[in-house]
Amino acid sequence: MHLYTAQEMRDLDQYTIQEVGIPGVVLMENAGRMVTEEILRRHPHPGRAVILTGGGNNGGDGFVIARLLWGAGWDVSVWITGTQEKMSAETATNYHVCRRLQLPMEHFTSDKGDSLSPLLQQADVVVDALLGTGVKGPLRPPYGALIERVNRDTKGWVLAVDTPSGVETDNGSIETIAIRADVTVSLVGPKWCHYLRPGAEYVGELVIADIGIPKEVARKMGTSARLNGPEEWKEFFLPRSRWSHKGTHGHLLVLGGSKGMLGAVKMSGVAAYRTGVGLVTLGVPESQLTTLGPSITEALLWGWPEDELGQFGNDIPVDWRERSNRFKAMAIGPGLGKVSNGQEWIRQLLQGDHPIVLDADGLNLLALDPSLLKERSAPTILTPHPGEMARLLNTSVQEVERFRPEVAKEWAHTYGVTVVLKGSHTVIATPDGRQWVQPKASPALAKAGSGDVLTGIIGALLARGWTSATAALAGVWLHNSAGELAVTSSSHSVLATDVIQCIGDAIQLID
Ligand SMILES: NC(=O)C1=CN([C@@H]2O[C@H](COP(=O)(O)OP(=O)(O)OC[C@H]3O[C@@H](n4cnc5c(N)ncnc54)[C@H](O)[C@@H]3O)[C@@H](O)[C@H]2O)[C@@H](O)CC1
Ligand SMILES: [K+]
Repeated sequence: MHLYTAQEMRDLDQYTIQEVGIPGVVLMENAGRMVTEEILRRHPHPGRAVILTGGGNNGGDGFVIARLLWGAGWDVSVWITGTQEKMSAETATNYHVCRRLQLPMEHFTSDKGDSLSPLLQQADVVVDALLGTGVKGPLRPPYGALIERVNRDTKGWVLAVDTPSGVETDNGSIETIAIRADVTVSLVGPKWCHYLRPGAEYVGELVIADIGIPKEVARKMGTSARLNGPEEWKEFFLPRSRWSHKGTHGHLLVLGGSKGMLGAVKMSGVAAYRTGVGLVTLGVPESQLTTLGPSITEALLWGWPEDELGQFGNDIPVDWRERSNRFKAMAIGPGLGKVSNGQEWIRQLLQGDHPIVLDADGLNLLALDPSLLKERSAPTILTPHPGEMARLLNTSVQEVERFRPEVAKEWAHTYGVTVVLKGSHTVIATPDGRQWVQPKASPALAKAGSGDVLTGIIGALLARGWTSATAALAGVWLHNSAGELAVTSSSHSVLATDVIQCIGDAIQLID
């Protein structure tokens, strides 16, 4: 599914009106009707609605909603912000219709706040049709005062048309204040701000409304970003052939599991098996083999050179070259810990042509010299959380969080890698400039071990021969779905190992 910026939305809108010939007033009618249907679905009996309209086309949608609710027997009260002279032709048309029908309408000014408050308190629904994708810069008066009152006095629920007013469409920032919506009905498709904080926290439940722009037209116009879902990659998830054998499904080497962190490498390995890989080898510091061995049945184990502290390092195994071609892909990082002579260690591993997924301490080693990535031609996926991304960029977590899409895109492009920037919502960026957002974010995944599971899933898909883009996308989706399925009682109680158990059920959900 397409994910829109304000400009992409405007371009599609203009193209549909000017080139396809569907009049703007028809699109506005459709938008208003879809939002009204959503209100009536939630509140089928006539109730009380306060409709707040701004001076742009978002406000125009509000006039349509007012008329339709009024027609359905609702008690409506329309509060107008913005002047009639500046209304677009479509908005003015709908404003005049409301006038002729003698709907109760008032112009909101700060001194009228006290007359609005009782209406907000009595309303079953408050419709925010103040500002949509056309908002620019800090809110001008009286929007701030109005929004403050809505957030304070509303007792029923608030529905935002397209975006909660006060939220910047492209980056989710809020300069002053924003409407706290219970439901946001986004027209045509989702917008970036629905997934970027702080704006995303004001969206409530997100509903997408089709306003009659032909799908072919939307596809032709396209967007630079999309939402992650099975339709992006499911064609690669082929049924397991009865003629296949373990070698058909790839061999993954997972490097990690230093002293005290063996659980991490084990979880990655089991998650990889659950994702369908044929064979997993766990490479751990030599002294850890005796501890790890009895606790995992299916994986092959390989003891790696270690220093006097029992950490990886100093060198990679002498028979690395000869053994490395058995593996189809590598996952480096789960429970890796510190690596002595780490920069040289990671350099040698990155030099090869294995597809690699790097996580956790693997990323911290990479942070010593990220330019190593530029010499690689094989697929590479980085799965940093914001803290690891900040370390790679030598910046703060706050900066990373503020510019999530930009950071992921820039890194993917500069270093020719696929970046999976974790967090709500995970952003995936590929070297060719494409981006995806993971629309669902299971809170059950916010727990130790969760990243190791994701690394294992992605590693498995790389070992099965998937491209880095498809492996990252499918991996993130399967991980989240397994996280959701793992919640049998409370999302507080889910363990990373529960998530692993649910990978098979998540695969079953791919339609
Ligand atoms: N994209 C589409 O295909 C369609 C879009 N429609 C609606 O049109 C909206 C976009 O319409 P517009 O482009 O007219 O934009 P908006 O209605 O979102 O905002 C423009 C209005 O807000 C004012 N404004 C902008 N920044 C402000 C600020 N910081 N403080 C105070 N006032 C500010 C402008 O002066 C103008 O009056 C969408 O969000 C959607 O609701 C629908 O009518 C149907 C079709
Ligand atoms: K709005």
